[in-house]
Amino acid sequence: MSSSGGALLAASGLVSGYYKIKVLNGVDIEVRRGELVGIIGPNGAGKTTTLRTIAGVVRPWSGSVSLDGSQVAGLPPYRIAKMGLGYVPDSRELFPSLTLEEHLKLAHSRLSSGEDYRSAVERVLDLFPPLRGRMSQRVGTMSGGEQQMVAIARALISNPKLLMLDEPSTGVAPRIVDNIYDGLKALKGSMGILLVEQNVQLVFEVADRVYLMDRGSIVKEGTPEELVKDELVRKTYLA
Ligand SMILES: Nc1ncnc2c1ncn2[C@@H]1O[C@H](COP(=O)(O)OP(=O)(O)OP(=O)(O)O)[C@@H](O)[C@H]1O
Repeated sequence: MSSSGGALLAASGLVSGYYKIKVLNGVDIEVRRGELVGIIGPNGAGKTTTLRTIAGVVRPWSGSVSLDGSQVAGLPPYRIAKMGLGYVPDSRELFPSLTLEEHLKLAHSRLSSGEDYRSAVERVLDLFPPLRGRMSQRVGTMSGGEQQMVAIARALISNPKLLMLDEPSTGVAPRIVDNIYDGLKALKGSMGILLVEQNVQLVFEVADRVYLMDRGSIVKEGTPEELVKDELVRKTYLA
């Protein structure tokens, strides 16, 4: 099912945590079609937990998550991925002994909704040129930045409606961070993107809208231009 005017992603009143410890205290997040939205906030604010809860890796205790008009809260991660969510977790979850090609083939065969494999591969390699010619390389022998590109390429091979990325610049050499962000800029507009990132400058450069999270809640929301002027954001991040 697809909704016409509504948001691509609408998470509302999300509460979740680990065991009995509550981490998210009712998080509301929206991503519109074609919009790139960032989430920033201090360590432990709940940014990763927010993405995990939307992806179904952490089960929501309450609240709702709508993806392209369908309720997905409470569904297992595989089902949510099938419905159009591409998720690149902070741990990347790659298989070191498998090649780039094997990663892409596996994800395409499980999740693709019909696009021919060869054209899907061309589409992702166009975004990340450094991966060209690396199809038969085992991913465990690649650098951290190349592995990050593989993780993103794998999430994109099924042409998701929404791409969620958790700190794609962490542990990545600056030159490769540029490659990754060039890829995201090229993708912008063609799908919804929800980006958690420690590097606030990077987020402000690329995002249409940014949420600031603290202690399990969204405490501010605005365009980068608005947030750059915000006293709290300036003090915390842009000093
Ligand atoms: N697997 C887990 N089991 C128990 N507690 C966890 C787990 N993962 C995270 N937490 C706790 O949940 C809280 C929020 O963590 P989360 O990783 O979502 O924050 P974050 O904003 O992404 O921070 P960071 O930037 O440090 O990754 C923290 O107090 C953390 O200790």
